[in-house]
Amino acid sequence: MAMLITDIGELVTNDPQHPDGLDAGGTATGEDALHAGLGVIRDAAIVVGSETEGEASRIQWVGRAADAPAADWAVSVGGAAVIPGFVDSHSHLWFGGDRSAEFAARMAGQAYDGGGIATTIEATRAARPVDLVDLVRGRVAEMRAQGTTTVEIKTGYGLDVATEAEAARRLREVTDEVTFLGAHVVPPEYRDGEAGTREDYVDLVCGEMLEAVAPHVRWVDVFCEPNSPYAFTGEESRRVLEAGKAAGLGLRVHGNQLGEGPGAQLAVELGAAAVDHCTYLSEADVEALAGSWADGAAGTVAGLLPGVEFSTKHPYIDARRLLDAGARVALASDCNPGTCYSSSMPFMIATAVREMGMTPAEALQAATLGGALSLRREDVGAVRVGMRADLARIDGPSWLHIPYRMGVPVVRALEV
Ligand SMILES: N=CN[C@@H](CCC(=O)O)C(=O)O
Ligand SMILES: [Zn+2]
Repeated sequence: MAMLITDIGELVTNDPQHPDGLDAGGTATGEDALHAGLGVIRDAAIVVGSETEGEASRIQWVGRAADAPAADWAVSVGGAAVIPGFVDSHSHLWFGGDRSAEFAARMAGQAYDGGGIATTIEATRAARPVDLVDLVRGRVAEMRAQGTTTVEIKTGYGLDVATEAEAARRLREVTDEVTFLGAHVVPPEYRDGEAGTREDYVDLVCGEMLEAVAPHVRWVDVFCEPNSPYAFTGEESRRVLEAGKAAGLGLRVHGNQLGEGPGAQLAVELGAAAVDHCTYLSEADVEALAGSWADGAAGTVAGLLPGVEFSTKHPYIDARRLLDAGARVALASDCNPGTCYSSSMPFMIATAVREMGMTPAEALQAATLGGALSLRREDVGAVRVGMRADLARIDGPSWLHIPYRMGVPVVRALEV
C-alpha cells in the first residue's frame, strides 16, 4: 500500500540531485546559498509505503506535487516544511536517578570531571530493569516528539556484567543502534580496590563483559579522557577498542571533552566511525579527522555536542575550523543525566548556528545526514527513493524555523 504525502511547502531531501530551491514550475529560485546542499524542493510530495505488512515504510517517489503519481491514500501537510527525521548519534538513555543538583552546582561554578557518573551507576544498579525500559521508552518518545527518528543509545551506567548485559539486551528492543560503553568510567569498587584494580576492570570489560553484551550491540565505545581520573587513558582505550573490534563491533570514542588528549587521533588510527565531544582539538587532531576521509575512505565523523558545552560551561566548539579543514561533522544530543539532560535536536541546531560558526543549512545537515554518516547508515538522514520514510514536519513554511524559532516546539516526527 502506498501513501502520498502532499502539499509540502518546502522539502529538504539532502539529495544533491535536487538543485536547491526549485519552485513549482521547476525553476531555481536563487536561494542556493541559504539552502546550500539541502536539495530543497518546493511544493513537493512524497510517496511512501511498504511491500510487506510490518516492514518499515520506505520512500517510493519524491518530486514536485504536480507530478506525483496516484497512491492508495493521500495526506496533505497544508504547506508545512518537511525534513528527514533527525539522526541522533549519541545518547545515554538507560539510567535511573536524578542529578539536577549537580547541574545547579555547575551553574554556580563547580567543574565537571566525570565523578558524578558514580551517582547514576548506583541509581541504575538499584532500579528494576522493567522500570528502566519504561524510562527509556519515555525518553525516546520525547525525542520523537521533537523530530528524532533514529537514535543511538549506550549502556554504561551498570558497569558490572549482569547490568550491562541486561541493558544491552533490553535496548536492542528499542533501537538498532546499541553501543556497549562498559568503559564509561572505572566503577567505584575498582577504584577503591574492593573488587580489584583499574587494570582488572579493563580486563573485565575486554573479556567477560564484552562477551555477554556482544550479541545485542552494534558498537563499542570508550570514555578516553586522561584529564579525568575516572575515565580511561589512551592505552586503556586502545585495549577496549581493539577487543571490541575483534568481537566484530564498530568503534566509537568519547574524546577530547575536558582537554586535549589522545581520543581523536586514536579514533582515526583504529578506524572508528565517530569521535564525539571534540571540545578541545589540536591542529594535528583536526588534520587527522579531515584526512580520515581522503581518497573516498570511510572516515571518522567528529560528533559535536553543544548541549554538553551548555551544561558544563565549557567553550563552544569552532565547527568552522573542522568544516573548513574538510572534516565531517554530526550534531547529537548526548542526552544523559550528567552533562546534558536534553533530548532536543532543535536546541542543538540553534546553538550550533548561534555559537559554533555553522550556517543553518550546515547545522541541519549535521543533525540528519551527519548523524547517519556517524552511524554508517545509508537508509536514513535523507529523502531518497529506497530510504526509510523517516520524516519530520515543521509547523511553519521553512526548515529555517528550527533555529529561527529557538526553544519553540515546531518540529515533530511525521507519522506515516
Ligand atoms: N563523558 C562521558 N559521558 C557522558 C556523561 C556522563 C555523565 O556525566 O553521566 C558524556 O557523554 O558527556
Ligand atoms: Zn556521551
